Amino acid sequence: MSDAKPHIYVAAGLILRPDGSLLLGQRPEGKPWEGWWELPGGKIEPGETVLQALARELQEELNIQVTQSTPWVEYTHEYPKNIVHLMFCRVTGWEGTPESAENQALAWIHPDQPLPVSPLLPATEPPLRWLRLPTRYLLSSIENAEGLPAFLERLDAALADGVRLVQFREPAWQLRYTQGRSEHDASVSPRQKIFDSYGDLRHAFEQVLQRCRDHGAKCLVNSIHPESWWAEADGVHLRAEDARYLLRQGSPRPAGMVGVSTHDAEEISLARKLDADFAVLGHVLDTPSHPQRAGMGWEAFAECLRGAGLPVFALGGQSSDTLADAMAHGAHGIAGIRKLHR
Ligand SMILES: Nc1nc2c([nH]c(=O)n2[C@H]2C[C@H](O)[C@@H](COP(=O)(O)OP(=O)(O)OP(=O)(O)O)O2)c(=O)[nH]1
Repeated sequence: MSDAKPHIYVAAGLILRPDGSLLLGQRPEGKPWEGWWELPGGKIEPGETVLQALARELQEELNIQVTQSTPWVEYTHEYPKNIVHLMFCRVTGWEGTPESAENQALAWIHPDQPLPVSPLLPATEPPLRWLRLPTRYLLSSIENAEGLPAFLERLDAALADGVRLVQFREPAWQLRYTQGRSEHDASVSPRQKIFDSYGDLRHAFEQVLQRCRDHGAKCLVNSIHPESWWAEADGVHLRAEDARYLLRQGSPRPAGMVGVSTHDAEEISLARKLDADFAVLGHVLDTPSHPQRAGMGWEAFAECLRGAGLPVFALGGQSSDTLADAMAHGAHGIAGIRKLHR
């Protein structure tokens, strides 16, 4: 990124109606990028917080008073003449009806449908894509064949409640399976056995995948499991060490959707370099699944998200009760093995 170019800091609002529609504005005559479509917002003035700048801009541009907004993703884009740091924020409450106060055209669009307006500013495309990502991410915790019926019941309840993103993640089971097989048959390499094996673990994976398919939910496979399974599902969820390994090898980004587990800002930057769809950061709160490790807390979580450049889920001690807290601290949503549904 060039050091000679000026840096500008911008607050941009994703003004969202309850039906999921989103407001775009067209840059008026006389401004740089005149005629291009963007999210309402503008430059942050000295002494202003991001949310203050956003509220002022939306008052000036649309004549609305923001009553509910949360920071979301900080994203940097290099243009030919400058480097823009966009602080995208979700705006879910306002008073008044948005109107064109600066002679700009306005359009309510649906992020999951083809755009009815163009062209869109280059840095405004990623947030429209991120909006399609569900805000609850359920991680499996089956442990063994006996645990499958109870987990499938929990999965059914979550899917019925609208959870649309699931990760198949059974590290202890995968390890036991690999070790068990290698003990009995020394003629085949343990690695080969992982990739060829079909047993209880495979059955559990198929059951989870089928249920996700039935509900139109996406299913990602943790990178501890065979690579051939990633492609059968909707993509992979990489452990941080696997993300680091892929980058070191110069490997191409895995196909399909890509999530990355992270524990700090440096690991979030790995996810961004890999062009992942999202990262998961934890542990935020104390959690029974990691009793020996204290949670980082919401302030440290928010700090790690500075300049993240992609949506980040909060992990650790999360439930439907913490979703609002998570979003207030910049999370895209929450991830966990416990109850993410009501
Ligand atoms: N508001 C907004 N700006 C965006 C988006 N995407 C994007 O690249 N930008 C860039 C374009 C501009 O270089 C910069 C915003 O600056 P601006 O000129 O609109 O700011 P402003 O409203 O304070 O305008 P000004 O009167 O100070 O010139 O951010 C977006 O979605 N919304």
